[in-house]
Amino acid sequence: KSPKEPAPKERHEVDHLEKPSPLTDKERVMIQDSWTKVYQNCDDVGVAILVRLFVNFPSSKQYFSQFKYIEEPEELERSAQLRKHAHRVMNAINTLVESLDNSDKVASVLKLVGKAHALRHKVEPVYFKILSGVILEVLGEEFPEVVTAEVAAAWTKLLATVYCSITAVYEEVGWTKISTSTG
Ligand code: HEM
Repeated sequence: KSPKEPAPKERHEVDHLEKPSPLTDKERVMIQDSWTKVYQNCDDVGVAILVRLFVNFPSSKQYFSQFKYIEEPEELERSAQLRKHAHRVMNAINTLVESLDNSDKVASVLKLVGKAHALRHKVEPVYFKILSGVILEVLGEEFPEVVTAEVAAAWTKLLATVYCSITAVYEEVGWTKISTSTG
């Protein structure tokens, strides 16, 4: 190993567009162990993630009728529609994490989520990528002891896999504007 190897840069971006390799057993265990801690605080963490998404990427609010014009973080935090979506996102992640060794289950959850967001909510898929970055950022900040560099790398891989599956579902249902920027 080269002694001059640069320190890994801190990355909060899920920018691999290619499907990553499957999770190793070790990565699965790291994700499941760290998630136990996160999920104990699922309401607070979920709301923190979504508030961060909507504050840092305001265009992502456009899909939410009840708070698309709200800017104050405190007010966003109180929004029932935001809190409900936070809960749903955390529950879906919980199901994925619990089902990491059941690829059929993972595929069926992501298919439902992808279809609903493409067809019903008409959400640009790039927001799933943005949300993945925000999830990594908030988990790293809120659980620094749990989310070590190795654990963060495992989560990055899982979230990249999720994003790839979601975009695949979008293509399947005929979404054509797969864009990689918020425009
Ligand atoms: C891991 C990522 C996500 C998961 C697991 C997730 C999950 C869900 C679920 C379970 C629902 C309710 C069922 C339904 O209406 O289909 C929902 C609704 C919705 N989602 Fe997501 N979602 C995710 C990401 C996003 C993103 C990135 C956006 C947009 C920026 C978004 C926008 C919406 C909207 C607008 C609704 C309807 C809200 C309402 O009717 O109050 N979702 N989501």
